[in-house]
Amino acid sequence: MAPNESHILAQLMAVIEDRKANPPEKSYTTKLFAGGVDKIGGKIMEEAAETVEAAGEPGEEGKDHLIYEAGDLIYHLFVLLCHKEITLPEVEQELARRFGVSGIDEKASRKTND
Ligand SMILES: N=c1c2ncn([C@@H]3O[C@H](COP(=O)(O)OP(=O)(O)OP(=O)(O)O)[C@@H](O)[C@H]3O)c2ncn1[C@@H]1O[C@H](COP(=O)(O)O)[C@@H](O)[C@H]1O
Repeated sequence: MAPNESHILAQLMAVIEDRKANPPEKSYTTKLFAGGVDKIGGKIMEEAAETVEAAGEPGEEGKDHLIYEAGDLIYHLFVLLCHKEITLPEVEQELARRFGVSGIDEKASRKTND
């Protein structure tokens, strides 16, 4: 199936879930699953550092590099979520719950409740 840019996150997660259910031998995702939280988490840390590093690079080239690294980071985060049997709708639900709530107000409410 051809990718649809407006649904690519859901399509990517569907491929990752399929790799987990039907693991092909020749698959990077399969290798990540086999390494568990240690392997996948290690890659997330690596890709997060590369993303932040790219954000410090100037110009169009820096922007392109940041987009590239963000793609790597999102892919590896999705593999970790799938490994822990968390679905994209569950994360979307959490984001929807927070939608419209200022992070500053949310932090202040946590301090009041302490
Ligand atoms: N979106 C991605 C994706 N983004 C990044 N990567 C891989 O993530 C790795 C990034 O890590 P590095 O840059 O450190 O490269 P590396 O040195 O090869 O990695 P390591 O061996 O050190 O783990 C590379 O191997 C990339 O190819 C991805 N691999 C797969 N996908 C998606 O997952 C689908 C299934 O992939 P397979 O499971 O491999 O068939 C693909 O069709 C894509 O849609």
